[in-house]
Amino acid sequence: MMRIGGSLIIATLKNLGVLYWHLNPKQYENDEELKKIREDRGYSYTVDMLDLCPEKMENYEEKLRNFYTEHIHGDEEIRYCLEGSGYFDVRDKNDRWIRIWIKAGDLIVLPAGIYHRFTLDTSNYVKVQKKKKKYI
Ligand SMILES: CSCCC(=O)/C(O)=C/O
Repeated sequence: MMRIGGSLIIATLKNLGVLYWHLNPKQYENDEELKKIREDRGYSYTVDMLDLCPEKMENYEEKLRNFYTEHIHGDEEIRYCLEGSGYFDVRDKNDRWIRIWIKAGDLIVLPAGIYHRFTLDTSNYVKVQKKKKKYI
C-alpha cells in the first residue's frame, strides 16, 4: 500500500496518469498552490462535497459497495480530502492493484479510463471535495 509523499511513489503514480498534491486543508479558500492547480488544469471553484460516514448518509452501505466495486469513468476523478482518510485502489499496467492511502490535505486526480475503486480505512470516515472541470 502506498502512502503518497516520496518522489518514487509520485513518479510511479504519474506513470499511470495519477496526479497528487498535498495541501493544507484548513486554508483551501486562500491556498495559492490550489489556486494555481485550478487555473493550470481548468478546475472549477464550485465543488460538490461528499461526507462518507454511516451517521451522515442514509444509503451509506450501498454507496460504499458501489465505490468499492471496480469501475471506470470517461472523465477525470478529482478528489480533495478535507477530513478523514481512505483507500483508492488503481490498476497498474500489469493489472495489479496499487493501493493509495489518502488523508486530509491530499488532492488526487485519477485519469479518465483507469480502473479504480475506493473504500474507507479504520477511521470509517472521509470528507472530500469533488472537483470538476470547468467545461463539465
Ligand atoms: C472518497 S471519493 C469516493 C469515491 C468516488 O467518488 C468514486 O470512486 C467515484 O467513482
